[in-house]
Amino acid sequence: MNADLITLRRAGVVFGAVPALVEIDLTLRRGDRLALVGANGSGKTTLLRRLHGLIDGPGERTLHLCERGRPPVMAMLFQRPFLLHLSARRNLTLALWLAGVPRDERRARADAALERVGLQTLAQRSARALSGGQQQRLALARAWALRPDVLFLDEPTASLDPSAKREVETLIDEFARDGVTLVMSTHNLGQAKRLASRVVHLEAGRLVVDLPVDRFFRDTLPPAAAQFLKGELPWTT
Ligand SMILES: Nc1ncnc2c1ncn2[C@@H]1O[C@H](COP(=O)(O)OP(=O)(O)OP(=O)(O)O)[C@@H](O)[C@H]1O
Repeated sequence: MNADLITLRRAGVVFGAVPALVEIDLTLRRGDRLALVGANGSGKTTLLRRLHGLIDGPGERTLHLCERGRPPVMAMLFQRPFLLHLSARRNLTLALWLAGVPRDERRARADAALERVGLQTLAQRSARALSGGQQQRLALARAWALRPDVLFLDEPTASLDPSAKREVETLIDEFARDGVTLVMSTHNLGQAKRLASRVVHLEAGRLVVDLPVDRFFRDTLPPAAAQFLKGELPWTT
């Protein structure tokens, strides 16, 4: 099985006349826990979306085939989950229906996913009536139910209190241990340290650092990345 999942070659994104990503070369490999860091507007979300294929642009994006010649299954988690005014379980069965999962499997997969994130007792509760942390766990359950090879996370804990943040981080860590490849954007370098194996630093749409996590925090980085690290570190808990 190919260890590479997605490759970008000189990939960009342009909004109107404004380049948001410029000539990115990056290969996502199975088992990566890739954190995208950088200042506001540096292109983290845009890179997540370009890797996922939600937006296109100049350059190349290659999806490498997994076993039995299928492309990698991908799921995305946003900072604020988009949930419908339906029960928690129905939000999951609907996502599984959209993904083409046969009717007789949906209920069991939804319930297994709810249990996976500790929400089995709230299966009937309206998703919109759940707390922020529970909603994010439900969104994680929805992603997990799709059995993704790659999970994209866009600042997954940015709007959560510390205890909900810990719960969500624990689940993300467990998913990675189960074999899900992660790509997450984060402003929280502490989170990158806790969850990531590899860190990419973006600056004005360009990839300026791509290092294993221990080297990112140890090596001498290019000046802008070093400055970013210095500025962010007091706020990393
Ligand atoms: N839909 C859009 N239309 C126009 N410009 C956009 C759009 N989305 C992003 N941009 C611009 O692209 C650049 C990169 O934005 P992006 O959201 O990827 O940055 P980011 O690093 O994720 O920022 P933040 O940390 O604030 O979330 C910014 O200049 C932003 O204003």
